[in-house]
Amino acid sequence: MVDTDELSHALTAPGGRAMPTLVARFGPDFQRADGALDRLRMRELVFRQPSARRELEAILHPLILEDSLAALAGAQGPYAVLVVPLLFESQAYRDVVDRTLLIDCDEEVQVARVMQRSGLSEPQVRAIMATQMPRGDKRRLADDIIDNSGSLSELALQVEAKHRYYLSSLARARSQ
Ligand SMILES: CC(C)(COP(=O)(O)OP(=O)(O)OC[C@H]1O[C@@H](n2cnc3c(N)ncnc32)[C@H](O)[C@@H]1O)[C@@H](O)C(=O)NCCC(=O)NCCS
Ligand SMILES: Nc1ncnc2c1ncn2[C@@H]1O[C@H](COP(=O)(O)OP(=O)(O)OP(=O)(O)O)[C@@H](O)[C@H]1O
Repeated sequence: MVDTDELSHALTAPGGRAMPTLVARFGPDFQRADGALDRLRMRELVFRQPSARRELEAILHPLILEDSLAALAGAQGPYAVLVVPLLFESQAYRDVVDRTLLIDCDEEVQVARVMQRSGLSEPQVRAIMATQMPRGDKRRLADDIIDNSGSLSELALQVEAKHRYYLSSLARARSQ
């Protein structure tokens, strides 16, 4: 399992590979005393100012892609899962993955969960979601969908079913 969000955090941690470029572009106020990115300050800037978001992405996304490819090259197991929050918005992963799986839920549930996780207000969460591809478009683009509107145990059942489906698809492809 390779999670691009984790890679993004590592790039912006103390001593992270993206920090010199981010400080050069956005200034030392965006770096905390320990050397990490000031995520709160950056979040407030980029979800208010689209040009700043695009500049942040232009610095981080190529590094995230590079680190993803390196991690995938070392991945073990019958198949690898690459977790990409902006998979459908970005063209970069098109040739990297064989199939796409959307973890989906209705927007009201999504807003409530993100508010609970982050402590952000509803308008803040909706402003972030407005920068992302609409749910219906992602549903159309995805090869597979897991419905995560229900409980965590309902989610686990669907994950197991998809895992079995991927394993049997791989076994079928190998025997042909
Ligand atoms: C702006 C940053 C510093 C805010 O960090 P913070 O820890 O406060 O929030 P977090 O990362 O949990 O994101 C908050 C919410 O915004 C969403 N989000 C994050 N980056 C983006 C983006 N570029 N476009 C749209 N939505 C985004 C996340 O899915 C999440 O729901 C951080 O999100 C970031 O570095 N973003 C740019 C890198 C990126 O594109 N990451 C997402 C894919 S790996
Ligand atoms: N089925 C569920 N029941 C209850 N809470 C859930 C369920 N699925 C996810 N959550 C919670 O919702 C929040 C968002 O989930 P998660 O961080 O996995 O989503 P994500 O798609 O990675 O979000 P983002 O792209 O915003 O980082 C987390 O706090 C998680 O614990």
